[in-house]
Amino acid sequence: MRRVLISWIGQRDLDAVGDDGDGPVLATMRQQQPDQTYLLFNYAPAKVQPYLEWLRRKAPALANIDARHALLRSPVDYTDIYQAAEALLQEIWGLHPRAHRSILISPGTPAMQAVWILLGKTRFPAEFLQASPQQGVQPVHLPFAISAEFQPAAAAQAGRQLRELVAADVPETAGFERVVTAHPLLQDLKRRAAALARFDVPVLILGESGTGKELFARAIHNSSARNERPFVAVNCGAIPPELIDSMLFGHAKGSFTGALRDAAGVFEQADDGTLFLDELGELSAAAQVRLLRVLQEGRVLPVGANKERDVDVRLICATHRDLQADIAERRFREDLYYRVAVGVLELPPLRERQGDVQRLAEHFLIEIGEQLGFQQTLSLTPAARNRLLLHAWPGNVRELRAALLRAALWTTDGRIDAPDIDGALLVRSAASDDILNRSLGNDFDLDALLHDVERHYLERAMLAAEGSKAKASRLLGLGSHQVLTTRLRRQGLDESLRKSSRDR
Ligand SMILES: Nc1ncnc2c1ncn2[C@@H]1O[C@H](COP(=O)(O)OP(=O)(O)OP(=O)(O)O)[C@@H](O)[C@H]1O
Repeated sequence: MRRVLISWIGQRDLDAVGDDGDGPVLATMRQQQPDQTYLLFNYAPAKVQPYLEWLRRKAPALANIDARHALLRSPVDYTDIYQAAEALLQEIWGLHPRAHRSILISPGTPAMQAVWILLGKTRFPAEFLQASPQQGVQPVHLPFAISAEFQPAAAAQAGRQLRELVAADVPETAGFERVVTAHPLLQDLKRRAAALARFDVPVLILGESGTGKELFARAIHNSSARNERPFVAVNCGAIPPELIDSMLFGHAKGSFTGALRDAAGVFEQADDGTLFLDELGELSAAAQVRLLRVLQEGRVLPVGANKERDVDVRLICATHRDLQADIAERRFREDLYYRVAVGVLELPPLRERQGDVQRLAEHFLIEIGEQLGFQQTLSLTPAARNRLLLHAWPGNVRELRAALLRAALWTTDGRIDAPDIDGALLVRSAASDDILNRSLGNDFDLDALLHDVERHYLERAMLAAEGSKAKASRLLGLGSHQVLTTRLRRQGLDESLRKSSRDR
């Protein structure tokens, strides 16, 4: 088997010229006898040239050396180091797909070592070596896996594009063309939202987390007459109750400890533009009253100020809560509801949008492939596609995109297979083990829990089987589709599933 050795050139290597010692790279070459050695360096080429000549003289039998200058902003710049190392490994893996590949991690800065470990434990599996005058050359055992869960976080340290990709939620310029869907209901919602965008009315967007509420809100703003003015998004659920007033309406200098200067609230920041209040249902009763007043009067009174200010904002609100139920239980004000819910868009969860997992996956694979700089187009094996179709996507489109990103980081040849998807979904399945860890006592209801579990799997199977009971029974391991029918009826699902497949 061909042996390939990979390393940075470090100061101890350069210092070895004219010394008695070999330096880490030469010592490792002597011990490993590689057929080909790839070296990266960030010193000036003139400084490295004498070293390379010395190296070739010292080990003529191993002189198959490919040394590359990596232009780094600094030897501790993770982005540049990651890009240089990743490009080299990608090329080596293409050139020597079956070689025994070792990475010598000793030379270079800690940042360089970290990047070798990150890449060598994930996309480019390799043996790690270290070399020191005291211990000689030794393999390094790193007895842990960088699991899918940690990978995007670790990789985000390096590579601006990758960082943006992991973090990117809704692009500022998003229009309706960014809303990707194959489902007639969502296509219709896009048309209705585009029509609403032309009128200056408040819009309420309902839907589970990750279904695209903010994407719709941005698209409405960007296609409205206010598109040259600010779009300000606020997550009401994330603001501590004691700060909500000052966040929404602003405050005057000295109005509370820490109010060092006058500050505009989001209503003023969004003046003439659009204010997106996400998680509206989380607002406290007191905050709801004050919000209602502002909407009625078109004026805000900053905390501690004595003069109101006029504001002209278009309000788009969103929530994953059932506001009608909250109104019935007096958790949400009915008068506020009618103020904000002039245009209402209800985004269905991904599991109910037949065809969308496939359509969105194709879209995200192109986007991720381009942004991560994959040479070849990312693709899914049939088994991987099946895994995606069988998953329930409780985190909706956001979860799908994140899972594909994790799976893409895993592949070496651009083909995403079922185990890559399983790895990328690990985080979620660990979280859903929660069902086994409910606290017993007071509210615990075993029958209700089992009922929910059964319902969850019946719905998933029927969706995955596209309404075919025979196929769904096989997926569920039920003996016959009559057994399935009985269970569907007991759950009150038979009619609703039949109806939704007729609607499609
Ligand atoms: N139909 C779609 N086409 C393309 N991208 C989508 C679609 N729906 C959602 N996304 C993407 O999925 C991610 C989550 O969407 P978004 O933030 O709009 O969801 P949300 O409903 O506002 O979530 P939350 O309630 O958690 O704030 C974003 O990156 C968004 O761009």
